[in-house]
Amino acid sequence: MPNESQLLDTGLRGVKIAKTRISHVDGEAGKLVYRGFLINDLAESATYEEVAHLLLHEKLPNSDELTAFSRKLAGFRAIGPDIRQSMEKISAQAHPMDVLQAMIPLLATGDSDRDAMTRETTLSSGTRLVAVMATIVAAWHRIRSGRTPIDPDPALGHGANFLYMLTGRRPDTETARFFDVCLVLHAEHSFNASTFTARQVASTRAHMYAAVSAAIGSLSGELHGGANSRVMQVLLDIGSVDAIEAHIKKILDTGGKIMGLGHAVYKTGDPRANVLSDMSRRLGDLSGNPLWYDLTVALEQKGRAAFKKNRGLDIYPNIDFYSASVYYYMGIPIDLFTPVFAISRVAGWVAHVIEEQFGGAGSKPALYRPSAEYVGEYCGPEECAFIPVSDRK
Ligand SMILES: CC(=O)SCCNC(=O)CCNC(=O)[C@H](O)C(C)(C)COP(=O)(O)OP(=O)(O)OC[C@H]1O[C@@H](n2cnc3c(N)ncnc32)[C@H](O)[C@@H]1OP(=O)(O)O
Ligand SMILES: O=C([O-])CC(=O)C(=O)O
Repeated sequence: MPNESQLLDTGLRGVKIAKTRISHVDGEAGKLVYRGFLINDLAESATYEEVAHLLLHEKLPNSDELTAFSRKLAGFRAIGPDIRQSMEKISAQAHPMDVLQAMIPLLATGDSDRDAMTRETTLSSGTRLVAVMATIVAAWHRIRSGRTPIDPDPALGHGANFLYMLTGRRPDTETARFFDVCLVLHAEHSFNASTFTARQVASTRAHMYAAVSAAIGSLSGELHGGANSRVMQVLLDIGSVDAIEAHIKKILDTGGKIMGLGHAVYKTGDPRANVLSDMSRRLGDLSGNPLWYDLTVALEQKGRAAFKKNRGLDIYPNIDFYSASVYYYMGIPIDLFTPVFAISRVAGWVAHVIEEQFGGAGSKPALYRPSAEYVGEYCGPEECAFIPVSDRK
């Protein structure tokens, strides 16, 4: 047990607070497994639906199970008029992460089982969220652009459906597969900040929707999922390789962060970044405009070299670094990059909420309640005397 004072200001790095059977991040080896399966194998061969089944149902599905699960997702995918009308009332300037987060409690009000809190009803609510969040993001983009939302196509898979509902065009097989691989890579990552948020909310025995909406808020920050859109903004601002050094110098001189580099756990590289780097190169070649890939590579090389010189530390690209140019090549609007992360990660959040509330990994569900060191004031050695407002100076 680490000494309490050693934990202060560590962001709980390296502190194990529960057992999990869902995934393992090996930061030294640069390895990630979802329920025992290597991420590289899943990215190579599995669909998002197979991975979501693996996370939620604890096994890769056989073909009958996959058909049944895909049908269930298709049944949950459409949004109702309540969600649509609510989004129509929101300012077009609203950030899509805020809109996505705001719609989750509305989904809760439409789920009469939300408070039943059995494993079965919790799993059902979670499956619904996995299915419908992509539709909300796509519909919001169309609504804010003054266009009509598009209903999901039951003949398309989860990733292809998102691209179709966003653009109105059914993606070609290669683009659909590229996007599906992105969803597979983002689906789960152990006790990252947003998943910890979801588990923390779930530990109070709040329902699935409360946990997932909190997790969306947590993912939005630029030190977590919000980094992907920041990386793209940096690439656009830089515009050419010549401008990179000045950009990095300015960040490091002012104590800022180079977006998309560094990781709380991976210390030798993030295996997901390698897959996305290859994808970005391929998409750059296919588009005939390799600029965004080339710029990202140059930003990586110069950022790592400058960090090593400044801090004497090695730093590597994380999942948000190359996903930026990948999504940009796919024509996804920049402020949808983090919502796209969320529509995948929801499978991991759901699996963790279920594990938190119903066990299965050998940890006893317990309310998360850490402590803080009080460094505030007293009035001298005693607590302050309460003075009514009318007498206060
Ligand atoms: C899906 C995801 O959430 S992946 C992460 C997405 N976030 C980003 O890309 C934002 C940029 N990166 C970062 O801010 C950090 O790398 C984090 C927050 C992800 C991890 O930070 P830490 O756990 O502190 O990493 P680590 O212990 O290796 O950091 C060592 C030092 O390098 C600094 N550092 C780490 N990454 C960066 C970076 N990209 N730019 C500048 N400084 C950095 C840390 O602040 C820390 O400084 P300190 O010793 O003065 O406190
Ligand atoms: O694990 C983390 O800290 C962040 C991360 O890479 C993820 O959530 O995918």
